[in-house]
Amino acid sequence: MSGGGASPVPGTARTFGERLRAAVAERGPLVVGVDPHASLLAQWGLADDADGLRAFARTVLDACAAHACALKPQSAFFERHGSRGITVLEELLGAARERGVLTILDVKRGDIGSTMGGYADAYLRPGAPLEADAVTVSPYLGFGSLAPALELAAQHGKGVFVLALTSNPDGPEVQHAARAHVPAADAAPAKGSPAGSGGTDASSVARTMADHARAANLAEIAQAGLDPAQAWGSTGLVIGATVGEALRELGIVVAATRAPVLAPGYGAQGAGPEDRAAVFGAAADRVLVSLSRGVLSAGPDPQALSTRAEELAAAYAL
Ligand SMILES: O=c1ccn([C@@H]2O[C@H](COP(=O)(O)O)[C@@H](O)[C@H]2O)c(=O)[nH]1
Repeated sequence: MSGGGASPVPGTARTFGERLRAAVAERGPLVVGVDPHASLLAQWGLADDADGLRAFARTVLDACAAHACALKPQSAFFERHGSRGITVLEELLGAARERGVLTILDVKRGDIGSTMGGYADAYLRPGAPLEADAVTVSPYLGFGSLAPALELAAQHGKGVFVLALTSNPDGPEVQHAARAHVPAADAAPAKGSPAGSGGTDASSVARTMADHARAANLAEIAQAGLDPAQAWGSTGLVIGATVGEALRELGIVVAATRAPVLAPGYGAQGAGPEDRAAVFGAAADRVLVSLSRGVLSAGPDPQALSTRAEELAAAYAL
């Protein structure tokens, strides 16, 4: 399996980025979304309640763990069941952790820094009831507001995935918006501006997030003494596989960020295996292929679900 060079030894990597790189090298790029939609529970013959959630989550973990680098529970579908749903989410996160399966909790949190500290504590502190290996975060209050999450993640070998270019068609009205931008001295140049110019240029919100992720990852990689040509950072980006030419149009050089890319949009949202290289180019080896309904629609038979995950992992391998 192509992983962009020498792979870290599973179990010895310390940072989240390196733990994730090891998992991808071992089991491929598939991230299975645990999204217990009411319609899927019905399709699986399960009740739309906490017992139904529990059976659903356990079946997905058992059937898909061997074919996925991580599971991505979608918090919304657990939260809609209130405290009983959250209990099931806790159980799933704990069971995955016991089995050594990485979890990316898709909860898209973002708030002022002091409150962000609370969210970080809830999801990234070892021993927290909802401890995950990584969370999705929304930078709509500014990248700096995410600092408590990035700091706690760094302390404990956890990760964050920052929304940059989401897979939904409404995203561009915010994410493509231009802002006056003074690039960091080492940032990749915006499209049409000279490398290393360091001057003010127009940049999109999405590119600003990519620049921040790049700075965080290069600092982490240097501090950890990792090979900057191979290592993955722990500050990931969420970039939908449905974004078409947007990366090129916005001058976002994903390969330079060293960020793992959580890429939803495959399957039910229309993107396919061909979009891995077409959209992400030189960064395709760092793309995590996130599929929820595309996998889950094969259930509830565990063997059928496992086979679907295995087939998709093969179809999306580079
Ligand atoms: O830009 C984004 C960010 C997150 N998502 C989430 O991914 C899954 C997609 O589910 P599918 O069934 O594979 O379409 C879902 O949990 C979304 O909330 C996204 O789709 N796009």
